[in-house]
Amino acid sequence: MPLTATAAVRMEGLTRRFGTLVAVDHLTLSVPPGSILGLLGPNGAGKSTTIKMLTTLLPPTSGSAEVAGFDVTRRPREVRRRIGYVPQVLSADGALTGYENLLIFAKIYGVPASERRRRIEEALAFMGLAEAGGTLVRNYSGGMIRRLEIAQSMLHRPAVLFLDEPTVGLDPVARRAVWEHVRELRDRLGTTIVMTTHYMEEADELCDVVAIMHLGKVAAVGTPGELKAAVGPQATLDEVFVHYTGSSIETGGTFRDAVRTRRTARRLG
Ligand SMILES: Nc1ncnc2c1ncn2[C@@H]1O[C@H](COP(=O)(O)OP(=O)(O)OP(=O)(O)O)[C@@H](O)[C@H]1O
Repeated sequence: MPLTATAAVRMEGLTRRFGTLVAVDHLTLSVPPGSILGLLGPNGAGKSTTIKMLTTLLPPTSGSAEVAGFDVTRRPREVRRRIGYVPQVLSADGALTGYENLLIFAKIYGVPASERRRRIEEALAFMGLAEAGGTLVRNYSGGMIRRLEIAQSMLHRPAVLFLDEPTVGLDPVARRAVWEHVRELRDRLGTTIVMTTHYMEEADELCDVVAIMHLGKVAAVGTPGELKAAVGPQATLDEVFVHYTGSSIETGGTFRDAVRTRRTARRLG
């Protein structure tokens, strides 16, 4: 159910340590319902750790977070029931068709048997995969797999959807198709979306609000327009990033992308 009066996601001093490393350092952020928040930062900035805490996969060391109105530490089951999550590494089963992949998730999410076919067909159509439902996923492109996974994560109509680097390793055309479908999900169903990215263009084009993360902290937060205007009349989001963090986001990204893409290709055969 879409939330109206309250924030869909609220973080208050949210912190996670691994030994002496502070991976996420006192994050305080609030996401209005029906908006797309982008956590933007290079590898190691703390984006995935933040998502893991918000999706109840990892307990915070201190601070608190609420998702869809429930505290992630005290009411994790209530949170899980109301969220969808698409992890960074592609996880669809290449040996099954798109439809079969969705069927597994429909069962896991407890979609009633009488509704499964309709919900699955609707989700496939929503993500532009109506024609591909009967095809083995190992024959899908990377962009199609990503869209299938998003379809999978929305079968139970989550209030908040978490996407961890949704277009990593995709070519520009496939990336754009994912953006279009994510936007549609928000526009038509009112889903609140929290996503991580280290692509400037993605943050700029898709996100309503961008939080620039650097070494576990939020260095700046605002709409892409506000962030750019604060740095200079002609500033790009790249320049905004350098301005607030003192370094370029591109550093170190490319090799990791290649490894991830290759790992995915191997998994799907
Ligand atoms: N389970 C863990 N144990 C120890 N250190 C960890 C663990 N998970 C993450 N870290 C460290 O926490 C920091 C933040 O990692 P995180 O994965 O959240 O960054 P990120 O911004 O999502 O980058 P990436 O895109 O590489 O996932 C990194 O220094 C990482 O090495």
